[in-house]
Amino acid sequence: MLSLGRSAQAKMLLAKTLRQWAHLRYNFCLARAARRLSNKYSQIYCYGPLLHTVQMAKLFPDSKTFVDMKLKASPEKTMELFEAFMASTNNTPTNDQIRKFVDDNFGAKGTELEVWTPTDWVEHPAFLDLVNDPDLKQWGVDLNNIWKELGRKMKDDVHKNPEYYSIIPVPNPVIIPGGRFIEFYYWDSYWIIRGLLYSEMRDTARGMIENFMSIVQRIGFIPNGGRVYYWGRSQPPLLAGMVKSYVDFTKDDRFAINALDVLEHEFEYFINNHSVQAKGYNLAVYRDSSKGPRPESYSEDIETAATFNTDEDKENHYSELKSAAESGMDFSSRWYINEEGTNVGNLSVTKTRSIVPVDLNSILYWNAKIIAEFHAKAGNVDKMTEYETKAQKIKEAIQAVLWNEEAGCWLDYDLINEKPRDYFVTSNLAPLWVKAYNISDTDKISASVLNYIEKNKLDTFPGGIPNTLYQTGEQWDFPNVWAPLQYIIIEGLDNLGTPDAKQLSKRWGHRWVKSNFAAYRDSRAMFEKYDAEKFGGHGGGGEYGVQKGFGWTNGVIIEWLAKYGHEISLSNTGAAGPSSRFLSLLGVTAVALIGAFAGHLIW
Ligand SMILES: OC[C@H]1O[C@H](O[C@H]2O[C@H](CO)[C@@H](O)[C@H](O)[C@H]2O)[C@H](O)[C@@H](O)[C@@H]1O
Repeated sequence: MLSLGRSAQAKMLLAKTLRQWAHLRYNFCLARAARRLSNKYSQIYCYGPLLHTVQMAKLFPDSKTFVDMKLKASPEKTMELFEAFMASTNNTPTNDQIRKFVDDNFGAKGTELEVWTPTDWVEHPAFLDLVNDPDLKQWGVDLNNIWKELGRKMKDDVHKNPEYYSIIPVPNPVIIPGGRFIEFYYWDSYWIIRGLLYSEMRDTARGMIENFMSIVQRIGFIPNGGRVYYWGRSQPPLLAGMVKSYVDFTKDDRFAINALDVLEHEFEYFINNHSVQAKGYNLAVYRDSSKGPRPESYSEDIETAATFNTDEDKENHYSELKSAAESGMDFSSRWYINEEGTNVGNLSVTKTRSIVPVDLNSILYWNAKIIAEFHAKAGNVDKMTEYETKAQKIKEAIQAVLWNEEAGCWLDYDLINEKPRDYFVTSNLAPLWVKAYNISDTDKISASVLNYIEKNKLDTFPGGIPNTLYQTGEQWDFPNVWAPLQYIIIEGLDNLGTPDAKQLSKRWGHRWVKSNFAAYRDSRAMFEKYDAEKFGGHGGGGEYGVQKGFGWTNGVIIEWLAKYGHEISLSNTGAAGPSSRFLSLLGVTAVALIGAFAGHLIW
């Protein structure tokens, strides 16, 4: 190690003191901001009699509509008017009276945002030159154009009168997922930001990251999405991954170093608020910290809670549902634990808080690694070592608790029955993506994981890898396929680096691009989720209809057009044929090919 001169040491000490002081100041401001946030808006948009009365009247086909509407008067005045309204109707207003109350006191939803054409949008980003097939190239042009449809900017009034809106004010414009999701979402933004970077829209990408950093500074953590009613839950913590993506693209090390306080704060927030003990190791679970049903799906939650008799049991059920929403996989048999300790059942056996998830712990490992890497860039050797140590501890816990030798893969862990959950879910492969395993075990892990894939027949689905193999009607179950999880698995296999894993990764990557293209060619739309059983088919199920737009889907495709565009041809089947390992599945593949022909394309 280099020996430092006195002035360098003094500089480092000063930098450290400034960082510690900034941390203290943060904590103070954050607590104040969080208190303000929960007091001011909560009685209208988060819980309480007004929310209950309006949402239980089911005035709108989508429960999210009401909580996205603007107030016409201040929250205090609105509450006064509501109390007078309830008194005048003997506390039993009819639906027509409630509708009138809403019409009189709330404006249309989504009026806080205006469509925004990103100022850094370019007509011909370089990734298009990497795409050979003319139809795929034109699709790339179309996708690049869609950024302009998904750009949103907050109107000035939001900054002047934030308490009139449920939107969380942020300084910079954003790219939204689309459809009913008219505000930013936390984990969606990771894939959106990567797509923007490939589209050369660095300012927009940086602006979105800075928004998230400002939210951590104001609220203490990043909520699920850009609305105050998401205040009790986050989503998979990918801010560090976003900053790393930006820095890898731009080589702007200063940006990485300046982000360190916020990244450390977010990491510590997750560790402090989500920790559990499993087999004597510290790991994290998804865990919401608010009371009551989800405001944006209020009557839905009240209905599924009807099977519980006590207020305490109902409250616990709401927490399990909101914790599932924090995972991003709302809802799924992944979170079911029934009396027998299996995943069979329905939403009422959702036990998210008692399941140690492979993905969250892998992402936290990655956060610690990224923070260590950025400290190394800053020359903060002690801090770098501190975060390397934290990362190693998480990795050891993942290996001890979540790796399952018999299954040959990582599995979520059931804290109630103290046993691994041997059910396929895409997130079981998340450690591959962030390399949360001992690199010296690569060959062994590769053989085990490829065997696990074969055992679960994951290569037999023409439309992509389903999120689970159990069909419940919930949107994060079979047969739905989601772009972010395809990305995690396919990039994970690529990272693993063995020839078989790389070959499968490429073939699945090509297939995803072609299947998304088939859906686009047939419907001119990009979807939130797709159908594993149908090449080019979109997904469904859950509590709302399939959405179009769609931020993370477009981000993944743009990145993979850049990655595979030189070698994918829509008229050529040979680009990434199956490995010998998968030839045993030839019979099933033949069925898939017939399906593909029916969809006019061969994957
Ligand atoms: O309103 C129902 C739920 O909607 C959101 O979840 C889904 O969309 C998000 C945006 O694309 C996505 O991040 C999430 O993974 C999807 O399941 C929302 O995030 C949930 O909290 C909400 O209950």
